[in-house]
Amino acid sequence: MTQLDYHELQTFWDLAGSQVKMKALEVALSRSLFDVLLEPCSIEEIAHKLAMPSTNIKGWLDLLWSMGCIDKVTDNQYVASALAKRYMTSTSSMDCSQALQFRFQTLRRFTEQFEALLYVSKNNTALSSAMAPLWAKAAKAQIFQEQRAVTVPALDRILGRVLNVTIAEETPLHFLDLGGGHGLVALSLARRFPNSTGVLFDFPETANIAYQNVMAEGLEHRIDVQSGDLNTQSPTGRFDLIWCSSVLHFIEDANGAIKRISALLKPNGFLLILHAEQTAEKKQCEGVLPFYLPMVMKGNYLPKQGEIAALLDQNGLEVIQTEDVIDFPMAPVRLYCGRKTL
Ligand SMILES: C[S@@+](CC[C@H](N)C(=O)[O-])C[C@H]1O[C@@H](n2cnc3c(N)ncnc32)[C@H](O)[C@@H]1O
Repeated sequence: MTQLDYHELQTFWDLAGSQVKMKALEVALSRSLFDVLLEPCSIEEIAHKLAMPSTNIKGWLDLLWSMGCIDKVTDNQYVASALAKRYMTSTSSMDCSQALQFRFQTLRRFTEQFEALLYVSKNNTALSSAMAPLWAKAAKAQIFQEQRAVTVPALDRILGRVLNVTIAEETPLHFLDLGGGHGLVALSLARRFPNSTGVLFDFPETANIAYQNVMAEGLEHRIDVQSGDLNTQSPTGRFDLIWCSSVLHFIEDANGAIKRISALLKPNGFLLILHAEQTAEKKQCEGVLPFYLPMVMKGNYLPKQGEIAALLDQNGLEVIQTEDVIDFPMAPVRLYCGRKTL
């Protein structure tokens, strides 16, 4: 039998179908289905545990099975897949349930505003200081989960294998985690470099949360948590390594911020900037725009290809490496590593 090619409209039919998949997963997460399915359960047991009639459960479970979230033990018995056990159960140290639900909700809210935003003639970034309390809430939930499950493993991979420059573990670094959120990146840097000290800088509300996390790990003597608005204030100190991931989107003058951050580097110090950017490549736009367009339409900053490299260069940094990082929260980012040459 000849295998027919997919119809060229299939991509767009799939888009319509993905709404149903999203809802099926969202309900599963909000009802903690994967916690229930840590052990194999029959349809009747699932219905009982979730206090639902068993009528339509099988279809829901089969859809989640087709999406890789559930395995079938028998035709009537299901268990969470290894992937769901890792990322979607409350007892897992990689749990991203809240982070995923947050992504679903925020992108849905954006789709409701999409058309209206096309008619706004000039987009003004919402005053970023007004966002501060929301960031603090995010730092406790989705930033925490994504830093733990995705960003910190990516940081380890970048420092261990991706970066062309090896920084010896015993180096007495002074590092800066700019817009550090929950604080797991700063904590991870402190552990990786046992002789290091560091600064985490964020809005006061978020810095408070990061400080509690640093205290809980007993590292307050090594990590100084500083607070302020990066639009007008800079961290205090001179640094060997600065980590700046997914922060510049929210800064009113990203160029000015890069200038101020670059000035904080010691000679030969490294600035690692990791942000989604918009390139001229169709595939790359497909990966980035669905997630970053909402911010762009509201006036936030999405660097264009090469823009960050040019800014590093203008500020006395030699761009020693650029790299696509595809294992970052939500969408691929581009890593720029600059070294201060002055
Ligand atoms: C998307 S989160 C990224 C967190 C962290 N860098 C990471 O990659 O996991 C953005 C962070 O930047 C912080 N931020 C945004 N605007 C800021 C500003 N004007 N001043 C200080 N921090 C800011 C937020 O509070 C939040 O913690």
